[in-house]
Amino acid sequence: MARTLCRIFKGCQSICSLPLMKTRLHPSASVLLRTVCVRRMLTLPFRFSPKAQDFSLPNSSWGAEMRQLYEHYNSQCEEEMKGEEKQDWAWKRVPSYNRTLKHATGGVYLSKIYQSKARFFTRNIKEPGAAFEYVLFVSKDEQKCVCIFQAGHLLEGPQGSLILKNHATAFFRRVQEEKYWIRYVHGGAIATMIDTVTVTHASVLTLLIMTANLNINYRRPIPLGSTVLIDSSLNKTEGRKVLISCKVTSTDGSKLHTEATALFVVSRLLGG
Ligand SMILES: CCCCC/C=C\C/C=C/C/C=C\C/C=C\CCCC(=O)SCCNC(=O)CCNC(=O)[C@H](O)C(C)(C)COP(=O)(O)OP(=O)(O)OC[C@H]1O[C@@H](n2cnc3c(N)ncnc32)[C@H](O)[C@@H]1OP(=O)(O)O
Repeated sequence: MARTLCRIFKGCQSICSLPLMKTRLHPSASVLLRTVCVRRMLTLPFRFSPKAQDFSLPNSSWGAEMRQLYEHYNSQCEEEMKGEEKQDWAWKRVPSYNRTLKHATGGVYLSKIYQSKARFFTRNIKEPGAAFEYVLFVSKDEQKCVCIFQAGHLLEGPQGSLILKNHATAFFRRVQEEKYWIRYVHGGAIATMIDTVTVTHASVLTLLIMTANLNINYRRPIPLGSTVLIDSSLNKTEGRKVLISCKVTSTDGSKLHTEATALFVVSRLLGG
Protein backbone atom coordinates (compact mmCIF):
# COMPACT_ATOMS: atom_id res chain seq x y z
CA MET A 1 0.00 0.00 0.00
CA ALA A 2 2.75 2.41 1.01
CA ARG A 3 4.58 1.49 -2.20
CA THR A 4 1.50 2.19 -4.29
CA LEU A 5 0.95 5.56 -2.62
CA CYS A 6 4.58 6.34 -3.18
CA ARG A 7 4.19 5.52 -6.92
CA ILE A 8 1.11 7.73 -7.20
CA PHE A 9 3.00 10.53 -5.52
CA LYS A 10 6.02 10.08 -7.78
CA GLY A 11 3.79 9.96 -10.85
CA CYS A 12 2.04 13.17 -9.85
CA GLN A 13 5.38 14.73 -9.05
CA SER A 14 6.83 13.84 -12.45
CA ILE A 15 3.74 15.07 -14.31
CA CYS A 16 3.79 18.32 -12.37
CA SER A 17 7.50 18.79 -12.91
CA LEU A 18 7.53 18.07 -16.64
CA PRO A 19 9.75 20.63 -18.31
CA LEU A 20 6.94 22.59 -19.89
CA MET A 21 8.68 25.88 -19.34
CA LYS A 22 10.94 24.95 -22.23
CA THR A 23 8.04 24.75 -24.65
CA ARG A 24 5.52 27.43 -25.43
CA LEU A 25 2.57 25.61 -23.95
CA HIS A 26 -0.78 27.25 -24.27
CA PRO A 27 -1.95 27.88 -20.65
CA SER A 28 -5.28 26.10 -21.20
CA ALA A 29 -3.50 23.09 -22.77
CA SER A 30 -1.15 22.96 -19.79
CA VAL A 31 -3.99 22.92 -17.27
CA LEU A 32 -5.92 20.33 -19.33
CA LEU A 33 -2.92 18.02 -19.74
CA ARG A 34 -2.04 18.08 -16.07
CA THR A 35 -5.63 17.66 -14.92
CA VAL A 36 -6.24 14.70 -17.23
CA CYS A 37 -2.98 12.94 -16.29
CA VAL A 38 -3.31 13.47 -12.54
CA ARG A 39 -7.01 12.47 -12.55
CA ARG A 40 -6.18 9.28 -14.48
CA MET A 41 -3.54 8.33 -11.98
CA LEU A 42 -5.71 9.04 -8.98
CA THR A 43 -8.69 7.09 -10.31
CA LEU A 44 -6.71 4.00 -11.30
CA PRO A 45 -4.65 2.86 -8.32
CA PHE A 46 -5.90 -0.70 -8.79
CA ARG A 47 -4.12 -0.87 -12.12
CA PHE A 48 -0.64 -0.20 -10.73
CA SER A 49 1.69 -3.10 -11.28
CA PRO A 50 3.67 -4.24 -8.28
CA LYS A 51 6.11 -5.75 -10.77
CA ALA A 52 7.10 -2.74 -12.86
CA GLN A 53 10.53 -3.74 -14.08
CA ASP A 54 13.13 -1.13 -14.80
CA PHE A 55 15.00 -2.59 -17.80
CA SER A 56 17.89 -0.18 -17.50
CA LEU A 57 19.28 -1.90 -14.42
CA PRO A 58 22.11 -4.45 -14.70
CA ASN A 59 21.19 -8.07 -15.38
CA SER A 60 23.09 -11.33 -15.81
CA SER A 61 23.52 -10.82 -19.58
CA TRP A 62 25.60 -7.69 -19.20
CA GLY A 63 29.23 -8.17 -20.18
CA ALA A 64 32.17 -6.77 -18.23
CA GLU A 65 32.44 -3.70 -20.48
CA MET A 66 28.76 -2.84 -20.09
CA ARG A 67 28.95 -3.20 -16.30
CA GLN A 68 32.13 -1.15 -16.04
CA LEU A 69 30.64 1.72 -18.01
CA TYR A 70 27.38 1.50 -16.06
CA GLU A 71 29.32 1.77 -12.79
CA HIS A 72 31.26 4.70 -14.20
CA TYR A 73 28.17 6.78 -15.06
CA ASN A 74 26.07 5.52 -12.19
CA SER A 75 28.69 6.64 -9.69
CA GLN A 76 28.18 10.17 -10.99
CA CYS A 77 24.43 10.06 -10.55
CA GLU A 78 22.35 11.62 -7.85
CA GLU A 79 23.17 10.20 -4.46
CA GLU A 80 20.94 9.50 -1.51
CA MET A 81 20.23 12.22 1.01
CA LYS A 82 23.17 12.31 3.35
CA GLY A 83 22.09 14.07 6.53
CA GLU A 84 20.39 17.30 5.54
CA GLU A 85 22.25 17.72 2.28
CA LYS A 86 21.48 16.15 -1.04
CA GLN A 87 24.62 15.23 -2.96
CA ASP A 88 25.23 16.91 -6.27
CA TRP A 89 25.15 14.85 -9.48
CA ALA A 90 26.52 15.13 -12.97
CA TRP A 91 24.41 12.44 -14.67
CA LYS A 92 20.99 10.93 -14.15
CA ARG A 93 20.02 7.40 -15.16
CA VAL A 94 16.85 7.29 -17.26
CA PRO A 95 14.60 4.46 -16.07
CA SER A 96 13.17 2.29 -18.84
CA TYR A 97 9.98 0.24 -18.87
CA ASN A 98 8.33 -1.98 -21.46
CA ARG A 99 5.24 0.22 -21.64
CA THR A 100 5.87 3.72 -22.87
CA LEU A 101 3.39 5.53 -20.68
CA LYS A 102 5.40 4.44 -17.68
CA HIS A 103 8.16 6.75 -18.92
CA ALA A 104 5.86 9.71 -18.90
CA THR A 105 4.40 8.98 -15.50
CA GLY A 106 7.52 8.02 -13.58
CA GLY A 107 6.73 4.31 -13.39
CA VAL A 108 2.96 4.37 -12.91
CA TYR A 109 1.23 1.53 -14.74
CA LEU A 110 -1.27 3.16 -17.11
CA SER A 111 -1.05 1.59 -20.53
CA LYS A 112 -3.77 -1.02 -19.96
CA ILE A 113 -6.22 1.80 -20.55
CA TYR A 114 -5.12 1.86 -24.18
CA GLN A 115 -3.77 -1.43 -25.43
CA SER A 116 -3.09 -4.23 -23.04
CA LYS A 117 -0.74 -6.02 -25.44
CA ALA A 118 1.31 -3.02 -26.49
CA ARG A 119 4.96 -3.14 -25.55
CA PHE A 120 7.78 -0.69 -26.11
CA PHE A 121 9.70 -1.93 -29.17
CA THR A 122 13.20 -2.08 -27.63
CA ARG A 123 11.99 -3.72 -24.42
CA ASN A 124 9.64 -6.35 -25.77
CA ILE A 125 11.85 -9.43 -25.51
CA LYS A 126 11.88 -11.30 -22.23
CA GLU A 127 15.24 -13.07 -22.53
CA PRO A 128 17.88 -10.79 -21.00
CA GLY A 129 20.64 -9.89 -23.45
CA ALA A 130 18.88 -11.32 -26.52
CA ALA A 131 18.27 -8.02 -28.29
CA PHE A 132 18.50 -4.40 -27.12
CA GLU A 133 20.35 -4.24 -23.82
CA TYR A 134 20.96 -0.62 -22.92
CA VAL A 135 20.97 2.06 -20.27
CA LEU A 136 20.74 5.81 -20.78
CA PHE A 137 22.17 8.62 -18.72
CA VAL A 138 21.36 12.26 -19.16
CA SER A 139 23.75 15.01 -18.08
CA LYS A 140 22.84 17.60 -15.52
CA ASP A 141 22.52 20.46 -17.95
CA GLU A 142 20.53 18.24 -20.38
CA GLN A 143 22.73 19.15 -23.33
CA LYS A 144 24.12 15.63 -23.51
CA CYS A 145 22.86 12.11 -23.23
CA VAL A 146 24.87 8.90 -23.27
CA CYS A 147 23.71 5.34 -23.85
CA ILE A 148 25.63 2.11 -23.20
CA PHE A 149 24.33 -0.43 -25.70
CA GLN A 150 25.03 -4.15 -25.89
CA ALA A 151 23.68 -5.70 -29.08
CA GLY A 152 22.25 -9.20 -28.61
CA HIS A 153 22.07 -12.15 -31.01
CA LEU A 154 18.54 -11.35 -32.24
CA LEU A 155 19.85 -8.17 -33.86
CA GLU A 156 21.93 -9.98 -36.46
CA GLY A 157 22.38 -8.16 -39.71
CA PRO A 158 25.06 -8.66 -42.35
CA GLN A 159 27.85 -11.16 -42.13
CA GLY A 160 31.47 -10.07 -42.34
CA SER A 161 33.67 -10.87 -45.33
CA LEU A 162 36.77 -12.41 -43.80
CA ILE A 163 36.66 -14.83 -46.72
CA LEU A 164 38.09 -12.15 -49.00
CA LYS A 165 41.14 -11.67 -46.83
CA ASN A 166 42.51 -15.20 -46.88
CA HIS A 167 42.38 -17.71 -49.68
CA ALA A 168 44.19 -20.61 -47.99
CA THR A 169 42.18 -23.74 -48.59
CA ALA A 170 42.01 -24.95 -44.99
CA PHE A 171 40.94 -21.52 -43.86
CA PHE A 172 38.38 -21.32 -46.70
CA ARG A 173 36.88 -24.58 -45.52
CA ARG A 174 36.58 -23.35 -41.97
CA VAL A 175 34.99 -20.16 -43.22
CA GLN A 176 32.50 -22.28 -45.10
CA GLU A 177 31.80 -24.14 -41.89
CA GLU A 178 30.87 -20.74 -40.53
CA LYS A 179 33.57 -20.74 -37.87
CA TYR A 180 35.06 -17.50 -39.08
CA TRP A 181 32.11 -15.47 -40.11
CA ILE A 182 31.78 -12.27 -38.17
CA ARG A 183 28.24 -11.17 -37.55
CA TYR A 184 27.34 -7.53 -37.41
CA VAL A 185 24.41 -5.66 -35.98
CA HIS A 186 21.49 -4.93 -38.34
CA GLY A 187 21.41 -1.32 -39.57
CA GLY A 188 17.74 -1.05 -38.67
CA ALA A 189 18.54 -2.04 -35.09
CA ILE A 190 21.22 0.67 -34.96
CA ALA A 191 18.70 3.19 -36.33
CA THR A 192 16.22 2.08 -33.66
CA MET A 193 18.77 2.72 -30.93
CA ILE A 194 19.69 6.11 -32.38
CA ASP A 195 16.00 7.03 -32.50
CA THR A 196 15.52 5.80 -28.93
CA VAL A 197 18.49 7.70 -27.54
CA THR A 198 17.79 10.95 -29.36
CA VAL A 199 14.03 10.86 -28.66
CA THR A 200 14.72 10.25 -24.96
CA HIS A 201 17.16 13.14 -24.98
CA ALA A 202 14.61 15.39 -26.69
CA SER A 203 11.90 14.18 -24.27
CA VAL A 204 13.99 15.37 -21.35
CA LEU A 205 14.03 18.81 -22.94
CA THR A 206 10.40 19.03 -24.00
CA LEU A 207 7.08 17.17 -24.15
CA LEU A 208 5.08 15.34 -26.84
CA ILE A 209 7.53 15.07 -29.69
CA MET A 210 7.71 13.01 -32.86
CA THR A 211 10.75 12.07 -34.88
CA ALA A 212 10.44 14.06 -38.12
CA ASN A 213 13.78 13.24 -39.68
CA LEU A 214 16.57 10.78 -38.96
CA ASN A 215 19.73 11.03 -41.03
CA ILE A 216 22.23 8.21 -40.54
CA ASN A 217 25.70 7.53 -41.87
CA TYR A 218 26.99 4.03 -41.19
CA ARG A 219 30.80 4.24 -41.06
CA ARG A 220 31.92 0.91 -39.55
CA PRO A 221 29.87 -2.19 -38.76
CA ILE A 222 29.20 -3.07 -35.11
CA PRO A 223 30.11 -6.65 -34.18
CA LEU A 224 27.15 -8.54 -32.78
CA GLY A 225 27.42 -8.99 -29.02
CA SER A 226 29.74 -6.03 -28.56
CA THR A 227 29.12 -2.99 -26.38
CA VAL A 228 29.14 0.51 -27.84
CA LEU A 229 28.54 4.04 -26.64
CA ILE A 230 25.83 6.21 -28.16
CA ASP A 231 26.41 9.88 -27.45
CA SER A 232 23.83 12.48 -28.28
CA SER A 233 24.19 16.26 -28.06
CA LEU A 234 21.67 19.01 -28.47
CA ASN A 235 22.44 21.04 -31.60
CA LYS A 236 19.71 23.62 -31.35
CA THR A 237 16.05 24.25 -30.66
CA GLU A 238 14.14 26.43 -33.11
CA GLY A 239 10.50 27.07 -32.42
CA ARG A 240 8.88 23.64 -32.30
CA LYS A 241 11.97 21.94 -33.72
CA VAL A 242 14.63 20.17 -31.67
CA LEU A 243 17.82 19.14 -33.49
CA ILE A 244 20.04 16.51 -31.96
CA SER A 245 23.22 14.90 -33.24
CA CYS A 246 24.42 11.49 -32.30
CA LYS A 247 27.52 9.29 -32.55
CA VAL A 248 27.93 5.58 -32.03
CA THR A 249 31.51 4.69 -31.06
CA SER A 250 33.50 1.90 -29.50
CA THR A 251 33.52 2.13 -25.70
CA ASP A 252 36.96 3.77 -25.66
CA GLY A 253 35.81 6.25 -28.30
CA SER A 254 38.55 5.24 -30.77
CA LYS A 255 36.25 3.79 -33.48
CA LEU A 256 33.38 5.68 -35.04
CA HIS A 257 30.65 3.24 -36.05
CA THR A 258 27.74 5.51 -36.93
CA GLU A 259 26.83 9.17 -36.90
CA ALA A 260 23.40 10.70 -37.20
CA THR A 261 21.30 13.79 -36.86
CA ALA A 262 17.71 13.75 -35.72
CA LEU A 263 14.96 16.33 -35.97
CA PHE A 264 12.05 16.25 -33.55
CA VAL A 265 8.92 18.34 -33.83
CA VAL A 266 6.94 19.27 -30.75
CA SER A 267 3.20 18.62 -31.03
CA ARG A 268 1.09 21.58 -32.13
CA LEU A 269 -0.81 21.25 -28.84
CA LEU A 270 2.29 22.49 -27.04
CA GLY A 271 3.97 24.60 -29.65
CA GLY A 272 1.06 26.78 -30.73
C1 LIG B 1 16.04 11.79 -15.98
C2 LIG B 1 14.65 11.97 -16.37
C3 LIG B 1 14.43 11.49 -17.74
C4 LIG B 1 12.98 11.64 -18.14
C5 LIG B 1 12.80 11.04 -19.50
C6 LIG B 1 11.45 11.24 -19.95
C7 LIG B 1 10.98 10.58 -20.93
C8 LIG B 1 11.79 9.59 -21.66
C9 LIG B 1 10.95 8.88 -22.52
C10 LIG B 1 11.42 8.42 -23.64
C11 LIG B 1 10.61 8.31 -24.77
C12 LIG B 1 9.62 7.23 -24.66
C13 LIG B 1 9.03 6.75 -25.66
C14 LIG B 1 9.33 7.15 -27.03
C15 LIG B 1 8.57 6.39 -27.99
C16 LIG B 1 9.01 6.11 -29.18
C17 LIG B 1 10.34 6.50 -29.64
C18 LIG B 1 10.47 6.54 -31.10
C19 LIG B 1 10.06 7.88 -31.72
C20 LIG B 1 9.45 7.66 -33.01
O1 LIG B 1 9.79 6.74 -33.65
S1 LIG B 1 8.20 8.69 -33.55
C21 LIG B 1 7.46 7.79 -34.88
C22 LIG B 1 7.99 8.16 -36.22
N1 LIG B 1 7.60 9.50 -36.57
C23 LIG B 1 6.40 9.78 -37.09
O2 LIG B 1 5.57 8.94 -37.30
C24 LIG B 1 6.16 11.24 -37.43
C25 LIG B 1 5.18 11.42 -38.57
N2 LIG B 1 5.12 12.83 -38.92
C26 LIG B 1 4.31 13.69 -38.29
O3 LIG B 1 3.50 13.30 -37.46
C27 LIG B 1 4.42 15.12 -38.63
O4 LIG B 1 4.99 15.28 -39.89
C28 LIG B 1 5.25 15.93 -37.60
C29 LIG B 1 4.57 15.85 -36.24
C30 LIG B 1 6.69 15.39 -37.51
C31 LIG B 1 5.30 17.40 -38.04
O5 LIG B 1 4.01 17.80 -38.42
P1 LIG B 1 3.37 19.17 -37.93
O6 LIG B 1 2.17 19.41 -38.77
O7 LIG B 1 3.23 19.19 -36.47
O8 LIG B 1 4.50 20.22 -38.25
P2 LIG B 1 4.94 20.84 -39.67
O9 LIG B 1 4.80 19.85 -40.78
O10 LIG B 1 4.30 22.16 -39.83
O11 LIG B 1 6.52 21.05 -39.43
C32 LIG B 1 6.99 21.90 -38.39
C33 LIG B 1 8.39 22.31 -38.75
O12 LIG B 1 9.22 21.14 -38.86
C34 LIG B 1 9.75 21.03 -40.20
N3 LIG B 1 9.72 19.64 -40.61
C35 LIG B 1 8.74 18.75 -40.43
N4 LIG B 1 9.08 17.57 -40.91
C36 LIG B 1 10.34 17.70 -41.39
C37 LIG B 1 11.24 16.81 -42.01
N5 LIG B 1 10.93 15.55 -42.21
N6 LIG B 1 12.43 17.27 -42.37
C38 LIG B 1 12.78 18.56 -42.16
N7 LIG B 1 11.96 19.46 -41.56
C39 LIG B 1 10.77 19.04 -41.20
C40 LIG B 1 8.81 21.87 -41.06
O13 LIG B 1 9.46 22.33 -42.23
C41 LIG B 1 8.47 22.99 -40.12
O14 LIG B 1 9.58 23.87 -40.05
P3 LIG B 1 9.35 25.49 -40.02
O15 LIG B 1 8.52 25.76 -38.77
O16 LIG B 1 10.74 26.05 -39.90
O17 LIG B 1 8.65 25.82 -41.27
